[in-house]
Amino acid sequence: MITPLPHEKGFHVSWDQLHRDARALAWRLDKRGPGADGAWRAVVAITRGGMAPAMIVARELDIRTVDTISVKSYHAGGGKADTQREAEVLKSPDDAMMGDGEGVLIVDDLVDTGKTLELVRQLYPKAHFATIYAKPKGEPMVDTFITGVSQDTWIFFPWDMALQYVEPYRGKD
Ligand SMILES: O=P(O)(O)OC[C@H]1O[C@H](OP(=O)(O)OP(=O)(O)O)[C@H](O)[C@@H]1O
Ligand SMILES: O=c1[nH]c(=O)c2nc[nH]c2[nH]1
Ligand SMILES: [Mg+2]
Repeated sequence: MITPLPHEKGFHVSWDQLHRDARALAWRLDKRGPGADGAWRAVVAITRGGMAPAMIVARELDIRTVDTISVKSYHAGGGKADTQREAEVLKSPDDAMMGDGEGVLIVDDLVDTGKTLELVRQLYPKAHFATIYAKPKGEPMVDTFITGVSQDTWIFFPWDMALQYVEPYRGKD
């Protein structure tokens, strides 16, 4: 996992915003599958961040075959920011269902460096890769996304946040 600390900007996404953006992603993908009717065979979520977006996409497009792939990414040189990022599959989706990925929508919350999608693409080269958000480095790895953000932006997702009290701007002396 990359840490939010070196990032210049923060982009805070509410549940409501995430729901709207995931719906927009689904509508963009509707009838874009490879078959004559444009339907998709299955949705695969890249856990864990892709699970909520994938559920919303599957619901909008009425897709009942849903599976997951778990990818863990880490810094090969022991967590230092300047080392190479590597990714590893911890859990695969059903092999017979996946094939080479044709007709399968693989969904994640975002693409950042592109390492996660690069690995999954090698495994399922004919799948369609969709994310809600995309940073420039990762854009070549994704087929469809909704919102682009700059590389120095950290996206804060609703499952990582909580409402909390803040002091008024003009505090008591
Ligand atoms: O394009 P990349 O640089 O590979 O980064 C993008 C990935 O990083 C985050 O997942 P993370 O590995 O932190 O795990 P999580 O989904 O379980 O939070 C995010 O959900 C993407 O899957
Ligand atoms: O919550 C997150 N926000 C991000 O911007 C990001 N990039 C990689 N992994 C990420 N996780
Ligand atoms: Mg993830």
